[in-house]
Order: sequence, then structure tokens, then C-alpha cells
Amino acid sequence: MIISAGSRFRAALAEEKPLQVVGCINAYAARLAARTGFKALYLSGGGVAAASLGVPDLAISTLDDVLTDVRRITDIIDLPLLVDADTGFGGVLNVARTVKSLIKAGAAALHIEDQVDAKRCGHLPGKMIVSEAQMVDRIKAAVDARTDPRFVIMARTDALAVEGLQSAMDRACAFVEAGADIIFPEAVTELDTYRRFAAAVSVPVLANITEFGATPLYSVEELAKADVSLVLYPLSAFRAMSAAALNVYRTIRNEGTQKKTIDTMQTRAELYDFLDYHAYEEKLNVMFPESGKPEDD
Ligand SMILES: C[C@](O)(C(=O)O)[C@H](CC(=O)O)C(=O)O
Repeated sequence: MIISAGSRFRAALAEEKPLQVVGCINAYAARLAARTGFKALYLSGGGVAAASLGVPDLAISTLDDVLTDVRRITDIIDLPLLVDADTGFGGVLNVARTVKSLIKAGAAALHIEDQVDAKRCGHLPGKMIVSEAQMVDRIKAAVDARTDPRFVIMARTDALAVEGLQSAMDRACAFVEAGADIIFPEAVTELDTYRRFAAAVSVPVLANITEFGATPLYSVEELAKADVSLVLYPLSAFRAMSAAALNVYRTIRNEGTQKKTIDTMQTRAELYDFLDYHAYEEKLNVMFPESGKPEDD
């Protein structure tokens, strides 16, 4: 029996509380995260924009950009993948298309938010949100479009920073009423706020612990006490990889050799190990022993 990605996400949620959902910027990072023992992975919208396109998180990337990265990850790793669907990539009919396409691409869950289409990072000033009714329509469209009833629809609200706690909590309740499976209150600044969301809604609540934003870097223990069910680390590894890469580039450029940075690098043996290189090679040797050998004339 094939267990759908959505079912695997729900199973992970039942197994671990709070469930750590870790961002992987590409398929190789997904391999690293999977080996580390995480039970669920994340594809960040800001990450697709920054790492795959080299542009800021300002609604520049398209559904196709996201799907390309989703497929690369789900092709290689069985762990359930939560995908950042921003505002759904258009009107309600686009939201429906987004859900169907993500399910086909092997995603387990998405989050969709109540910012205006010209969205920005949830931790920056100047955000604008659509009405509660408009976001309820987005949720209804997403729920209705599910070709797998176990696919998880997560509603993110950016209202806290724009309209305050009461509005954000009212919205969360309306989104659950519309069928949202999980609530993601964005840019939370107080631990107790999570507890209040969790008490107000009948579904799990996610904490986005992204660095250099509005939310303090609460630990899993602290978040567990605040009744948080999922913790997201969208770009942690990407930020570290980027800083390390810049250091290597600078060293090579300035010193004419990378020697000083060699200890910060993953070795060739480690790389091949994470890629299961030798399993690929063995298959090649056993199944296709003649492949690659020079042909006799
Ligand atoms: C979760 C998020 O939407 C993302 O794109 O990963 C971002 C993360 C970030 O910019 O740190 C967000 O919180 O808006």
C-alpha cells in the first residue's frame, strides 16, 4: 500500500511534539537533513527566491519555480515536505491549481498566507494583508482542490504585526472553520502568544523560528511548554552554507589558495557517503558490467 505524503506528514506530527520541520534549500541539503534524523522537511519560498533565482522574497518566483525545487527534493527523499506556497500564486482558481500541482509533485503540505499578492518576508515592516473573507476563500479553494484528503493545508496569518493579536486570533479561528489543518501565526514576538493561539484553535500551531527576524530563537523545550506542535527552521542551514561559501570565495580570491578553509569543508568521502555514491556504483557494476568499457572494434 502506498502511503501518501500527506499521511506521512500527519504521522510525523503524531510522533514528535513539537515536530521539527527543517528547511532544505535543495535535494542535497534534504539528504543531509534526512540523515540527521529529521522527520519532516521544508521548502522555503524565500529560499527558492534567494538560492534558486538569486532574487529577494518579493513575490518574484512563480509556482513553476517552486515545483521544480519540490520535485528535485521529493524525487530523492521520502520524508514529507512542507512547501511555502506564499499567497497561492494568484486568485482562488490559481490556489486550486497550486494545491493540485504540489500534490502531483509529491509535497505533503503547504502553507498559504493572508498577505496581499505583492507579499514580502513576514518579518519585515510594511506588510499588507487581504481581508479575512478573502483569505477564507483562499483556504476554501485549497481544501476543495485536494486530490488527497490527507494533504495538509496550513493557514499562515501575517495579521499579528499589522492588526494585532486579537485580529490574528480571530482570523486563525475563521481559517480553521474554513478547513485549515494547522495555524501558522507569523512574526510572533512573545512565547505566550503561541499558547493563546493553541488555546483558541482546535488544530496544531506552528512556530516559525527563523533567524534575524521578529521572533526570538525559542528552544524546542520552551515551545513545547507553549503548546506549539511544529517548529520551523526555514533558512538556518542556507544562511550557514552561504556564510561558509562566502568565506571560501574570499579566501581563494585574497590568498590564492583555499588551504585555510579546508577544515570547514565537507570531504569528498563525506559527500559520496551522503549521495549513496557507492550504492549507485555497485548497481552499475552488477547490472551493467560492460557499461563504460571501451568497445572492441
Ligand atoms: C518562512 C518564510 O516565508 C520563508 O520564505 O521561508 C520567511 C522566512 C524568512 O524570511 O526568514 C518568512 O518568515 O517570511
